[in-house]
Amino acid sequence: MAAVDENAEALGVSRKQLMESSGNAVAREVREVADPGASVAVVAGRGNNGGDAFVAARFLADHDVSVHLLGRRETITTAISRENWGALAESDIPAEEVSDSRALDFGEPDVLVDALLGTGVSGAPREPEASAIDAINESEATVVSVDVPSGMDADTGETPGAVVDADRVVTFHDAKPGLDGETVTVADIGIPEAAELFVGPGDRNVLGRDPQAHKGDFGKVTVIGGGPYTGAPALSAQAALRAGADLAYVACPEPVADEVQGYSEDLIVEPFVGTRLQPTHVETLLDRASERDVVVLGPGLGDADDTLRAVRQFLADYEGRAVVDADALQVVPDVDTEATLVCTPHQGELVKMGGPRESEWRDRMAAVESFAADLGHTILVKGAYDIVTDGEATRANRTGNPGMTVGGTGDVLAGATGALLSVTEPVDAGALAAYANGRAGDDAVAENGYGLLASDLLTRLPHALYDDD
Ligand SMILES: NC(=O)C1=CN([C@@H]2O[C@H](COP(=O)(O)OP(=O)(O)OC[C@H]3O[C@@H](n4cnc5c(N)ncnc54)[C@H](O)[C@@H]3O)[C@@H](O)[C@H]2O)[C@@H](O)CC1
Ligand SMILES: [K+]
Repeated sequence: MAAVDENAEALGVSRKQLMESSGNAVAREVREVADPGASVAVVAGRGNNGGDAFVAARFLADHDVSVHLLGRRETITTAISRENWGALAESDIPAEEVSDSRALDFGEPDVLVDALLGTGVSGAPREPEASAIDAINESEATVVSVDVPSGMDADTGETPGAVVDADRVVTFHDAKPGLDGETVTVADIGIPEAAELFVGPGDRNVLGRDPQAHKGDFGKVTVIGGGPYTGAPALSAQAALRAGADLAYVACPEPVADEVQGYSEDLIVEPFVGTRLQPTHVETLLDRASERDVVVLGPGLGDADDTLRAVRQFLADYEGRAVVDADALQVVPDVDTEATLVCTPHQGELVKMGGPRESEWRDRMAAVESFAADLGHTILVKGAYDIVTDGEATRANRTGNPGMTVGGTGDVLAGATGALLSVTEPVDAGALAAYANGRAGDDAVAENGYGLLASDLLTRLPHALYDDD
């Protein structure tokens, strides 16, 4: 929800607007259960759940409303909620701060609005909230809970401690689990569909960095590539580093090893004999891969018969995480593997894999989703709108521009996906890599115009993935 929220903000719908809509929805619900003039007591906590209720109070001028904040105004946790508390002070609505739940006296109202705890709760309610919940439950009033009955975990529906016994719940945007017996209203609060459908800056929240981290915690990525092409594996491995991986290795044929190393001293090159990947290399590569977090298989490998045979053997015995790109993709549909794969085809490669041809992007989303479900792997289809799906969760990405049709941008994407796959789940890795790759391309074009090189994306990846703006 926090990610969707941030994406909405980036699309021009601010957090404050969402709170206004939420509060308005709560007020509408109260008007349904209580006629004008009825008494309404709002019991609010210090988070945004309480903030929603401060807004609701402003929309209930026809009712006899009082607001009871459990805590002092200085302890309200968010700026927006504090501003809405401030707005109450400018109205003639009686609003009191109560630090001790024993001092909480809301009388015998017709309606109680429960806004103590929402999706921000963790664990069983502590004091003074727990006693306040008991007090609400002892009241004869009709209880309207904001978002979830206070004390209920919004993700699981579990109630590890005291929980409000609600008559009605006004929940926002999406239904929540664990609600039955109450009358539930799912209120549309104006979050644009695009905030959920398209990858946005909020999705980056899964990429935390622990200050205590050690070298290697953010991924060791091996790119198996090169042969006919040398730039591709070097771009992928450098992209893995720029996307946050700690170590990037390139396993490539001996004759191209110097060239690959020549692109960057940051890469650890592990050559194998011969001019291209062959079945005899597979055992050693599997050994090394078992010490790494993710393998990126494909960039620059070519499609010689014995190379594709080697790819097939590798995947059949590999049990870790891998990004499969370029010529290696055609092997995936007929290989039986325990590995967790993120496949990164463009439209033509997808068709070669037996995937759908739909051209309209929404139709393609649905078709690729069911293809991924059949395949049993995550797919990231590159295009004007990238589609990322594991057969259940499906996202689209619309960063990027026509300048990115230049060679090598797919290698950068595969490497970035590899880095992110070592720290997040497959769909998130694909979605974020597509977003960052496209944004890096947009930044490059904004600075220099068209004529960008794939290598221009590399230094722009960190900003696209990790900067706040
Ligand atoms: N997109 C969104 O995320 C939206 C959220 N909205 C509202 O914002 C709410 C979430 O707000 P917040 O994240 O501020 O969180 P909450 O308002 O749910 O509660 C956070 C407060 O409770 C405290 N707390 C946490 N666990 C506790 C426990 N076990 N015992 C006692 N206190 C505890 C925290 O320290 C914090 O002060 C939602 O439920 C909803 O009502 C709405 O404004 C609409 C949009
Ligand atoms: K609540």
